[in-house]
Amino acid sequence: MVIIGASGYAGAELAFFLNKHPECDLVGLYVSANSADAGKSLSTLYPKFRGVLDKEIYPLNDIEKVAESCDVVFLATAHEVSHDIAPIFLQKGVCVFDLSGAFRVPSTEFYPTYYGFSHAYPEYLNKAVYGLAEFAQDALSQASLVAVPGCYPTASQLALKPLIEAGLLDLSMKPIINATSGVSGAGRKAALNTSFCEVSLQPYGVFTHRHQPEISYHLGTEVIFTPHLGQFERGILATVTCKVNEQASELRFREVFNKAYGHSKIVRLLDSGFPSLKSVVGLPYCDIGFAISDGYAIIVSAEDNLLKGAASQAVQCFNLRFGHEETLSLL
Ligand SMILES: NC(=O)C1=CN([C@@H]2O[C@H](COP(=O)(O)OP(=O)(O)OC[C@H]3O[C@@H](n4cnc5c(N)ncnc54)[C@H](OP(=O)(O)O)[C@@H]3O)[C@@H](O)[C@H]2O)C=CC1
Ligand SMILES: CC(=O)N[C@@H](CCC(=O)OP(=O)(O)O)C(=O)O
Repeated sequence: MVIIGASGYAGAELAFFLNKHPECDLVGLYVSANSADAGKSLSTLYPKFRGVLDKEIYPLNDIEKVAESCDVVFLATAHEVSHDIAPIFLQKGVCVFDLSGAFRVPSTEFYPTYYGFSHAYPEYLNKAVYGLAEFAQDALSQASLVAVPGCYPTASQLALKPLIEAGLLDLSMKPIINATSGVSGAGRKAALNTSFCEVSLQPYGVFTHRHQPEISYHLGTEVIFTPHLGQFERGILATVTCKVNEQASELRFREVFNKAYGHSKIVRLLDSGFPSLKSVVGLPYCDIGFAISDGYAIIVSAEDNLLKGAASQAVQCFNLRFGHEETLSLL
């Protein structure tokens, strides 16, 4: 098994889980061919891994050779990079877990508009399994390419999907999702607009963020999604406002959420009140709380963007794909 993009924020978290996974043999950590980090150990970049993950990071010079050296690859790379290299691994029979958005929405038209590139692999787009783990267990068991959902889409869909499927929402009003992410959501590369002194709680991508159509497509209903960037390192808190129909009640909501997540060790429904980031940061959970009043519901979900929003969800998908206990190495 190898990780491409192992020096990045999501890749390093993945490396931590896969390195201690009893069913994994993590043989290679890779970065781009000309990366300044090639040749360093992961623990040099992330001192918290000292003595735990001292493995060297290699430059990805010969992708074909790397593809021949493994049976599973995790791509923790930018969308364009995953788009270009996933097919090379797939053609060699390697099972691909892609953390990027390159294979999440099976429509080639979506990519030029929301990702700024034309998609060259419609056959893989159609084959990819969307790895929202709690809802994809059967499909994952046969998957050769898993498109792990984005961080905002995971928090948003876990809050809404059971309620929509149970018919408890009045979708004549689009669900409205306001979500705030920590700065690690933007990745490790230095950029002025994500540097500490520049970030100040603010919405961005209003009406245009690529996660709006990703969420709408996979929920099967339109939503309004507004992301915000907050001045903290990790975590996403999504507050979802929606109109409910006559069958909705606190009891019905609880029944529906318990049916969806009662068996899950990862998605935790709160008995009362609302989740906060401090209960999920550094952990693979998504916590959910809700309230209903006067025909409307507010559902709040919280997760670590780098874990349930990326790396730990990818490992959950890997476990389900290969028949391991879903939370192996995560809890
Ligand atoms: N951060 C988050 O909260 C989330 C991220 N994601 C997705 O996960 C992916 C990774 O995100 P994140 O960890 O934040 O990104 P980072 O920018 O932190 O890391 C990107 C990694 O990819 C490497 N890389 C860049 N170009 C190449 C290349 N051509 N070949 C091989 N490796 C390359 C980088 O190293 P180097 O440049 O030195 O080569 C680095 O290791 C992205 O697609 C992102 O959208 C998904 C959900 C949440
Ligand atoms: C804070 C921040 O910048 N967040 C990222 C989303 C990170 C994520 O979910 O990744 P995907 O791009 O893989 O979907 C953004 O809004 O672009």
